[in-house]
Amino acid sequence: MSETPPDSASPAAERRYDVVVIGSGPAAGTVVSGLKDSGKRVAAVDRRRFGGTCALRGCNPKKVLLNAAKVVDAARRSHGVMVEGGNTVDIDWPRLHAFQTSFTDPVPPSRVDQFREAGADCFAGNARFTAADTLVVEPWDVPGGDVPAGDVPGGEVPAGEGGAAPITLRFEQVVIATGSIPVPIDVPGKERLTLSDQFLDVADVPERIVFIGGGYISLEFAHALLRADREVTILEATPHILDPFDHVLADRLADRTRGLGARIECGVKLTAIEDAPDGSLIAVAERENGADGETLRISCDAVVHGAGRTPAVESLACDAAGIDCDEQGVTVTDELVSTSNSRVFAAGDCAGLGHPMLTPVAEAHGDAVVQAILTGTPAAPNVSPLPSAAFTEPELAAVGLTAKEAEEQGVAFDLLEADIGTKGALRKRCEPCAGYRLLLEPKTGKLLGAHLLGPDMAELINLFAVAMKHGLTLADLVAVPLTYPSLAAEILQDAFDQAEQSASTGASKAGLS
Ligand SMILES: Cc1cc2nc3c(=O)[nH]c(=O)nc-3n(C[C@H](O)[C@H](O)[C@H](O)COP(=O)(O)OP(=O)(O)OC[C@H]3O[C@@H](n4cnc5c(N)ncnc54)[C@H](O)[C@@H]3O)c2cc1C
Ligand SMILES: NC(=O)c1ccc[n+]([C@@H]2O[C@H](COP(=O)([O-])OP(=O)(O)OC[C@H]3O[C@@H](n4cnc5c(N)ncnc54)[C@H](O)[C@@H]3O)[C@@H](O)[C@H]2O)c1
Repeated sequence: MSETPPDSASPAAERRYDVVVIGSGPAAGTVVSGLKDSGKRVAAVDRRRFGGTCALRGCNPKKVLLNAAKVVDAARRSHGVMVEGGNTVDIDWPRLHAFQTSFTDPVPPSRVDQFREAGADCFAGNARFTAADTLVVEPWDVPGGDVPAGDVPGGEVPAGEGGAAPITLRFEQVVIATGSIPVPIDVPGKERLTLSDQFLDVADVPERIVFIGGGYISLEFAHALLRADREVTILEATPHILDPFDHVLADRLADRTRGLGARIECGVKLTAIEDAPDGSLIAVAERENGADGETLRISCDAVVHGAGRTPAVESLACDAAGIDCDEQGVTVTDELVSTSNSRVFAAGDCAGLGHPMLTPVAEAHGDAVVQAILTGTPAAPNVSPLPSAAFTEPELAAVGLTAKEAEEQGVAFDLLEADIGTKGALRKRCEPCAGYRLLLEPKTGKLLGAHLLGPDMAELINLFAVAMKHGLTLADLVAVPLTYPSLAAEILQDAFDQAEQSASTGASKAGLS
């Protein structure tokens, strides 16, 4: 319904819809596409260029940078072993940035087209609730906020469709799919922080970069920058980088990252960002619980935020619609319905279920909301098993329980693990940093968790996710004649041989830990 006339009984700038979707990222996109041909009058609102974080400021542009790192790393690793000149291969950042924008630039107009083809009206501006069934779309221009000033009104949505003047939308149902924003870091000099959005936006990157946090964003960006020969420091508050992942493999990745030239400090917290006399910056951090509270002062050209994200609900004025929110996001039932306003759903990063903030989760939430709207019967989203990966080079990938989680939950498991960097498939790639850790259910041999470190493991983990989904055992997997030589065949056969051997001898497994 792209041409919804204003309701004649309403003020001129008020429109009525069956469903208003706030956002245009993966969660919103799934909802809008899912409601195509439903006969519902649908509107979508975004305060930034249409497309959302994943396509414009997250997964996809970031992966272009990491693909360059992959190429450079393979060449450098192979230098003098398989090829000559591999050590001279380098990243040309401005060229890489131009390639990256060739993916992002087409997104906003194509997302608007896609929404309109699905029958949705598109509005540019910030959505703010004014009553239980009403919101106003207003220009969004917040200097110093998460959104660069001037991002909206945007060029893609024609004038009169929001952006220029406030417009009121009345709805039967609303889907809040507003994503997340960087968590505030409240230290002196915080205004000097560079956000990941801004970092992906610059045509060239400075020489010395400090990352706050040792999670996904910092490690992935660091792995691209290290292949561009930049000086990288990572300051992580907890004892391990990439804390939700298997700690043994994450620590190996930390060592490999240090081997590439990075300085990684764990157990330290940023306390200030200062100006240096020469115009550069100084990141100041305290070592927590350390020897008499050591202070680190690191000179750099940029301090990049990689300290986590928080649901983007502040500017919605949820109170006005009686929608409960807290630091987890919109308070919802397991079926994504607001606990305090039944015409409201939340989906994606802003839904307060404590699910990981990942694109496949946002899409699964979107699917569940579509089913609820179409059938009138809300159902929980399907987010398990949920594979995830840090797209570093080598990649760290996981699905299911870590050994630590299994121990905490009292789940019994057999652990199969190995360093595979010296074995066939990885040695052929000159990649010594590789390993796996598999958790199996005792007696049945079903997979409880899989943790992989090495090149292309973000692809391979999907095989383990499918196996977990269908309750397959290691024996089921090796019963398939897999391609050879391949990572999958080698890891599965290695693990199977270990399992057989320990079953026959009762011996403990040789491992990484
Ligand atoms: C640097 C980076 C890299 C990432 N890499 C990966 C990856 O490799 N794999 C992965 O699975 N996930 C990755 N993610 C996470 C992934 O991008 C998010 O989980 C996903 O985009 C969430 O989708 P969403 O639809 O919930 O929200 P978003 O994609 O964030 O979309 C929300 C939209 O709502 C809009 N909005 C917010 N408030 C309002 C308002 N009041 N009014 C109107 N509009 C509003 C925003 O402008 C935004 O466009 C990455 C994230 C970042 C930051
Ligand atoms: N490959 C992917 O799937 C991918 C990539 C990027 C982002 N993401 C998503 O985006 C989210 C945000 O990414 P992120 O890397 O910002 O967060 P993160 O949650 O992955 O990591 C944040 C880290 O910062 C640390 N930290 C917090 N405050 C700190 C401080 N003051 N000083 C030092 N360390 C501090 C935390 O201990 C944590 O380890 C991720 O949680 C993930 O959901 C996913």
